[in-house]
Amino acid sequence: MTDTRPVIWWIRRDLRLRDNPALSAAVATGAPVIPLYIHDPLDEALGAAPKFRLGLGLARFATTLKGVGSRLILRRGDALEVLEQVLSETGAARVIWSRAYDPQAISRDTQIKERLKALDIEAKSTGGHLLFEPWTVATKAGGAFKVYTPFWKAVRDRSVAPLSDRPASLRAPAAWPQSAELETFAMDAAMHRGADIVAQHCRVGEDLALDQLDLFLEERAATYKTDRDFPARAATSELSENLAWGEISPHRLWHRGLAAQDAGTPGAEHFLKEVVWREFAYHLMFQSPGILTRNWRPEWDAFAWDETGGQALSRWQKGQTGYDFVDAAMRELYVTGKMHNRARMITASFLTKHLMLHWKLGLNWFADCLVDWDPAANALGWQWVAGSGPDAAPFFRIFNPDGQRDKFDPKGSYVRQWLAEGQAAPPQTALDFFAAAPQSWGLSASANRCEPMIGLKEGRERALLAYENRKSAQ
Ligand SMILES: Cc1cc2nc3c(=O)[nH]c(=O)nc-3n(C[C@H](O)[C@H](O)[C@H](O)COP(=O)(O)OP(=O)(O)OC[C@H]3O[C@@H](n4cnc5c(N)ncnc54)[C@H](O)[C@@H]3O)c2cc1C
Repeated sequence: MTDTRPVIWWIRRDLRLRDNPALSAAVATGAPVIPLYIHDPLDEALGAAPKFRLGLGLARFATTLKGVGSRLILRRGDALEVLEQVLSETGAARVIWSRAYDPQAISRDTQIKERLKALDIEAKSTGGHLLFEPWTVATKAGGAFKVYTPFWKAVRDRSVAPLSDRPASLRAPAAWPQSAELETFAMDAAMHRGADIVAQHCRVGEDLALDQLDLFLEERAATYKTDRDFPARAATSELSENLAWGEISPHRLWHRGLAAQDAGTPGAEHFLKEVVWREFAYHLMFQSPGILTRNWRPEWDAFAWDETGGQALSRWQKGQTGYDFVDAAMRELYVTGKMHNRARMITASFLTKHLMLHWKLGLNWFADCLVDWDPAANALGWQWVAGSGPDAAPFFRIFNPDGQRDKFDPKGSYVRQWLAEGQAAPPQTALDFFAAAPQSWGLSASANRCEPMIGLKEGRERALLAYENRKSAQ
């Protein structure tokens, strides 16, 4: 006989109905399903833009759930306490969720699983956020991968869970538990003047994510490999924000990418490889959680990075370094909550090498500003550029931001899109930066362009000297 006691589907980073193993497992019980989001201390601690974007995603997902006869129940508080309350209010017998892989979430979830089991409640966690569970990929010697290419070779031919369609409807419980109002979580509170501007650049929800994947495969995949490094070209999938909040599954990108590859689309394999960089980032974070907070290569602890930041950090954050490519990128970040991958590399290199500021300062700023913030990809990206990470770019390869501008933005389109100063009729995107920036920054579009904060040769030589000193100290 079917159990009529409801099942709680604890929603975290899986705001989707398709390809969702946690939801499928909940539906498979045959019991009424209670979709529950808990605004717990881990989500309270998110940076301004990720928290804001999560709020947009939750609002959209509440509407999506109505479309299948269900509801999104919202609660705030310690996750275990809330789960216990909702279990007792509803008489639910099971809790199912999709796994997270960062150390704080793992510790929370492990504790919750133990406690629920002790209460005789079935607690089940599923995959769904990743193509391959991090512990299932190992070197021939049984260890963790530290280099991307062997990781790619180890996974590229593995089978990936098939796609599943959205359920036609979700069985509702006889009585719904109470829900908080999303507005009471004030998830936009730290955005100040930027909220409405950033929102215009967000692509929120499963339906739009699926449309975007179609668009990418139809119009961009063929030239992805050659065009993906040019920030003014619409060449990449722009799906990172949807992947971050689980509005689309990596499985869908994988299967559709494989189909495109089989159909002879030139850029498809390269796209699959990028999707696997995300997997590699999670593999590393799971195997070495310290990658989030400290140098992955301990020899970098001896490097003379400035951890205080001060004026130099502030100028970098505000897009006031005096270098066009760096400033355009920092303003793109502030206005859209996103930044092109090439620009992420250049801004990170400028911070960690020319300015010799610690990568953690940059990582934290990105964690505050990115709507696609992902703990694993952000940490790997920063440590890769800084030279302190696994499979990292050598430190002595220092990007020249002007050279990069000439190579990857030869017509200056990207720079014009984001830098208003000096333009007779700046585009709205460039002006929006001044509308979004806090008034306390004291910036004006009609001001003169600032002078470079450090000479490129001087910054490069200082960084290389510090690098030599670090090596000789060992
Ligand atoms: C310093 C730095 C910080 C970064 N921080 C983040 C972050 O917080 N969140 C984030 O999603 N990505 C981050 N990246 C990786 C990358 O810049 C973005 O994933 C990419 O720009 C997203 O654009 P897209 O969706 O159009 O990517 P596409 O080129 O279309 O790639 C498809 C997907 O593959 C994955 N991917 C692509 N490149 C990478 C990469 N280098 N590392 C890991 N996954 C990748 C992403 O999920 C992406 O959506 C960072 C990179 C650097 C250098």
